[in-house]
Amino acid sequence: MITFEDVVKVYPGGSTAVDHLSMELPTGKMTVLVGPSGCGKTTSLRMINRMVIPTSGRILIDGKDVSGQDEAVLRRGIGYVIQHAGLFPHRTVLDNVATVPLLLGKTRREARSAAMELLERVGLTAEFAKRYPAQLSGGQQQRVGVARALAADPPVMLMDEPFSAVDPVVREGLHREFLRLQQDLGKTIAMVTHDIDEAIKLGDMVAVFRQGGHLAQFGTPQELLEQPVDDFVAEFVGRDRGLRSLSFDTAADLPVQPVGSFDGAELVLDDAGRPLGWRRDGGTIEPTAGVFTTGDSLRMVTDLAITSPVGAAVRVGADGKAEGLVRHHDLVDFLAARRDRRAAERSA
Ligand SMILES: Nc1ncnc2c1ncn2[C@@H]1O[C@H](COP(=O)(O)OP(=O)(O)OP(=O)(O)O)[C@@H](O)[C@H]1O
Repeated sequence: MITFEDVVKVYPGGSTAVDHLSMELPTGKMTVLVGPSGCGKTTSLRMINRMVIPTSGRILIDGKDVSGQDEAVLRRGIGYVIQHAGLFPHRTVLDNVATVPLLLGKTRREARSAAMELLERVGLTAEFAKRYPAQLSGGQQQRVGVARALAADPPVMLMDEPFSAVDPVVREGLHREFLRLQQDLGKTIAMVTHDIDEAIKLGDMVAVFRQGGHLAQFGTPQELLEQPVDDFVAEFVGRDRGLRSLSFDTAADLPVQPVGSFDGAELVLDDAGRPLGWRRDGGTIEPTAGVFTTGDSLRMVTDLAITSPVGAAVRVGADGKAEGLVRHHDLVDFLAARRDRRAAERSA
């Protein structure tokens, strides 16, 4: 766990970059620091590995104050990834990644084989190993940056806008790969971004900062979307937060109506009971029976119900057989009841 205890940073010249910050970043989870430009995210991140020294307050990693630790030892346990990867331009990709294992006392051969393994882990094939950073795309360079940060197998990783220098499509791919990697590795990660969508997607916890280095809210993505503490956070997380919050709940508890006719249309099934589509008045089958399983998100079910020609989504089992229908007005009732239940739980 990384703990900020009433941390203040005032830079020479008088501007307060971080103002009485207290928060706990859980072990093995990813915490994303997000907020508008200049609100103290990078300063907070850099105080963890002592690249910036707090004016007052303490930062502890697993209960140990970082200020009392040898800088070199501290940083060996903390991987650091920055925008544009920050690779050594005159070293090959392989040597960029092998540098850290070499510093840690491995032989050249061991270091290179460890580096090769890491490159594979981040999705780069052997052909990239001999290239120089300039011969890679931005997304590939970022992957090398992540591999290099992982090379010392540090329990903690700091990432400063690691995905912002690449285009949205590449970023999407990097997000997916990174989430998969983190699922395996379970590092304690602090990541900075100015992109709230990225924060909501990647963060187990999200810290929203506001101007002046104040922490506006610290919570799970779902908490931010459903219970923003004030107008600033509500505005920052965006207007469609209600709909987006539905991504975090599955359809497991969503009641279904029996399969049958609905709104003058009939759900047509094949011989095995799998939905083929909707048919009106004995006409042709419209092959748009939007189907979901109990593991899918409420957001997906809502979207299916809205886009269905009859306003209903079809739940199927693992075998593809139709189990029941959810009409969009059932969904509205369900969501209203869920909201009331949660409000009651909060006030209890
Ligand atoms: N070395 C420095 N000396 C003086 N002031 C600084 C220094 N570094 C940052 N600041 C100021 O501290 C405040 C917080 O900066 P910081 O880089 O932590 O913000 P940020 O939220 O990461 O911003 P961005 O999203 O633009 O990177 C800003 O007002 C910035 O101008």
